[in-house]
Amino acid sequence: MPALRTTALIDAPARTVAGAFIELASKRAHVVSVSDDMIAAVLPGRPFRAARLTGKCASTEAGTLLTCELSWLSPNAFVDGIAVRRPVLSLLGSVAESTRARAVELTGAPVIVGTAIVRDGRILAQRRAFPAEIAGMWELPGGRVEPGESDQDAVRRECREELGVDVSPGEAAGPDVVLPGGKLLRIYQATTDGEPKAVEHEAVRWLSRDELGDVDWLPADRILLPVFRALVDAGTHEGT
Ligand SMILES: Nc1nc2c([nH]c(=O)n2[C@H]2C[C@H](O)[C@@H](COP(=O)(O)OP(=O)(O)OP(=O)(O)O)O2)c(=O)[nH]1
Repeated sequence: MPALRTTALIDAPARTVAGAFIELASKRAHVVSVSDDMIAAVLPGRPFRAARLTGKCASTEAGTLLTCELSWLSPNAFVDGIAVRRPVLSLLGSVAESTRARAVELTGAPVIVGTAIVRDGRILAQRRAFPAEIAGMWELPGGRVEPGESDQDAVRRECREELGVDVSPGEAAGPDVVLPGGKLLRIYQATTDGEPKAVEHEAVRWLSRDELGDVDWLPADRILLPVFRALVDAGTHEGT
């Protein structure tokens, strides 16, 4: 499978660069279809099937190193790799530049914290009671970081308000997910000795790895399901 990649150094945290890339790759699907057109224009009549666009982020002292890769299926990898090199690299350059601009724009955007509490191989989710548009859908406990408050303080406050328990926040997990309106959903791991209850929500539920797909998650949380799965797996292994 031929693949071409490009890199860019971006002055924004890796989790925000990852969030900007996910937004670009999912909402602006034309980025990938432009590459279809480009490849088709260069290779008329070839039965190629494009295209997989992936992005990887690594934190370095100089900033976040973003690697964008486009791979596609081709009957003649070597010839196609040469023929489409220029248009594909130009496409990847524009993806990297759009990601950079969006990540810089999003740095410092208001943050909604979500709290991943994992216990005995299960993650705690809650069902929203309001507003009407999203009532009945599932999310992680959390809410808006208030001015002057740290993300961790917001995790402690929201969990006390929503679940009636004290939690100890840990590391952030996964990418920032861009919410409609440009706020960022950022997940933190946390532990608690208390028994969480639904104070402001309709219900709380501990979901095992296999049950993660059973509930109607908010769209942003759906993007994060692989992260929730990894956290449940890590929690399961810790406890064994
Ligand atoms: N808490 C939380 N909010 C989420 C998640 N996923 C997601 O899209 N959201 C959205 C839903 C809401 O539009 C927004 C958070 O609103 P909220 O009502 O919980 O926040 P809040 O407690 O600070 O309330 P408010 O005073 O700002 O209305 O983020 C999630 O996993 N947890």
